[in-house]
Amino acid sequence: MAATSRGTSPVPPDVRPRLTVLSGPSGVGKSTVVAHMRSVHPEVWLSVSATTRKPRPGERNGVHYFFVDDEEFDKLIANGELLEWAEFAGNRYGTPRRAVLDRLEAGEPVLLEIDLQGARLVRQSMDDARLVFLAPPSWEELVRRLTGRGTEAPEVIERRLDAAKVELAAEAEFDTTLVNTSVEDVARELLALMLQA
Ligand SMILES: Nc1nc2c(ncn2[C@@H]2O[C@H](COP(=O)(O)OP(=O)(O)O)[C@@H](O)[C@H]2O)c(=O)[nH]1
Ligand SMILES: Nc1ncnc2c1ncn2[C@@H]1O[C@H](COP(=O)(O)OP(=O)(O)O)[C@@H](O)[C@H]1O
Repeated sequence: MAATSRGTSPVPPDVRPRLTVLSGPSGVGKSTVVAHMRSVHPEVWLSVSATTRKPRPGERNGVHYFFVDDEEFDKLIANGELLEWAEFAGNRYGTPRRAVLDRLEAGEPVLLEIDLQGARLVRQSMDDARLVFLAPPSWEELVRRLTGRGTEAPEVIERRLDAAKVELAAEAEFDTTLVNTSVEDVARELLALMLQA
């Protein structure tokens, strides 16, 4: 088969990687959808990001995130260990590069759950990444979910809702939108997209 150009992608041209990016406003249900998909299909690989955010109750280091301090995050950037990173609502988040590239080189589907800025960066460097936007059924429902989760202080919720307005306005930049009405339905649709050639 003829090799195709992948622009600046670090992936060798003879590999057909399938990278799916899931983005959407805070509180829309990204983590819930991904957790459900993985409970049904534990073989699906999800990148674990590094973050300077403090763990929420129940979050485990190396499972939900690699929780690092500012100095460690600076080092990850300086050493080129992040595929992309962004600041979101006062904390930094980044995707460890090596693990993602290893999976892609092995031809396995890879899922990143990252913010809009990260999705844009991935689009620039990996031209066949599939960008999926998770949308709330309504603005009121988004506010209800984010507030109802009960994990953020009111001022943090305000910051996240401000960011949500920007994220919702960028929906058209994505390849596909899934509306998170039913977690089970969305998880099924997301997996189907990930497995599409
Ligand atoms: N760019 C980027 N964004 C990330 C990464 N990991 C998580 N995020 C995003 O950072 C935002 C905040 O994440 P988090 O604090 O866990 O809150 P939650 O997603 O609302 O539960 C969300 O939009 C995540 O998708 C990453 O590695 N890179
Ligand atoms: N389809 C849904 N219907 C009702 N509530 C939902 C749905 N999906 C997620 N939630 C709830 O919304 C809140 C935010 O979900 P979460 O997965 O933490 O969002 P995100 O990861 O996008 O910030 C949680 O309390 C979760 O239980």
